[in-house]
Amino acid sequence: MSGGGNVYVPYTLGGETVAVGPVPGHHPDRRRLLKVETASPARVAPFCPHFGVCGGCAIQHWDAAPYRAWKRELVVTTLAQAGIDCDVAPLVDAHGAGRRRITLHARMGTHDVLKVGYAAAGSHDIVPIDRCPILDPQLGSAIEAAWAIAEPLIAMGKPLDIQVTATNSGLDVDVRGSGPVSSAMIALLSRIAGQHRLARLTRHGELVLMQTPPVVSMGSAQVVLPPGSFLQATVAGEAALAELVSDHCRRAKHIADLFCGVGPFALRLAAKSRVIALDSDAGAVAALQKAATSTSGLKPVKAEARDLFRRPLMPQELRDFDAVVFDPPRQGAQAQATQLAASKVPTVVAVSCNVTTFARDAKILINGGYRIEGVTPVDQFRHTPHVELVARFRR
Ligand SMILES: C[S@@+](CC[C@H](N)C(=O)[O-])C[C@H]1O[C@@H](n2cnc3c(N)ncnc32)[C@H](O)[C@@H]1O
Repeated sequence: MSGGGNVYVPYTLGGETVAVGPVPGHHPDRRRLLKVETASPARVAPFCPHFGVCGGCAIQHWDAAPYRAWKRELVVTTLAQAGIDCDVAPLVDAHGAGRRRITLHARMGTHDVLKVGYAAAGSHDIVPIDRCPILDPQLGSAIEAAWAIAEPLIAMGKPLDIQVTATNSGLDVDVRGSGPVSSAMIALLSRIAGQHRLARLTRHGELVLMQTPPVVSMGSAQVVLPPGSFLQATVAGEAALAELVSDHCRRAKHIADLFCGVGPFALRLAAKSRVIALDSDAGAVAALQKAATSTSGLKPVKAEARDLFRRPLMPQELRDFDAVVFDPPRQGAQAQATQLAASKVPTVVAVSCNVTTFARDAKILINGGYRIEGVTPVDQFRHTPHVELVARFRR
């Protein structure tokens, strides 16, 4: 760059010599790759024909070993910058069979040509998708089903988001964005759902057709998914996070699972311990409670809706627990960490999908007298910079 300074160029690797061009409409420090003049020995051929155009994957051009080392280092560096001194375990690969949930976007393109796919890299354009090699094979027919659903609905003139989840009983599809539709349209969507053998089709969470309840297994329990509630991205990711959580809580008899979602931790922890599970998503906690109640052999589970940003569990409410697990959304759990820091809970287990907010919340716990006993990074979003982690704190 003339005048010196850094420029940021996606799809390049350390040590490469590349030709770059400007990115229209972006700051001059953003450049796009035109040509790799001298490739890194760690460069590999991407396996997806949409790579580089589709915004879904940022990294398919890097050998597995340096990619894994870099991903673990993201955690090490962020914690060190926050002044947190702790062991970071090797990265756990949790891609497994691939992603079990996708959200495809449908838009009418120029000349009234329907596009169904992912957002393009660095823009709001849609890259039409006919395949996605990072998906769990159980999502195999998801893209075809999304195109079939978008075809009639796009005539309503609104962009659509089509979320498809692979469940034990088939595909669960929730469509958002079409606005009110006629009963003839509902009948047509029901026919499409039947033809594509969907377990369930909903619009904004409202039922269009259910052929069989969409069920996922969590420990020995079977959870009927509420439309749109959170679910870990891969089966292997959920299993890896839950195994670490269970291991960290193995001596606890009474556990609070905060930001519990539909219960991947609570329903496994309940094999040995009494569990209170809290989340702001009322549909998720109802599904968790129902799954717990209809599973034999579990210790008592009590699931309730509660906004933990506004009403975190207070130190006197935390008194009864031997362990507290918290797994907040990306913004972290500052209010809850502050109350935990003032509590006497002996074991706190943090699960996080954002190292920066985790570091902030971890500092609150450490300043409140907890020791951090190690962090395990978990990679369920392979081909992206996203990384999850599980950490244990003791006092
Ligand atoms: C990263 S997910 C984790 C869910 C669950 N532990 C799992 O592994 O599937 C974060 C959860 O936080 C919940 N959540 C978001 N904001 C919240 C709030 N203010 N209070 C309580 N729960 C909240 C979401 O509904 C979601 O279930």
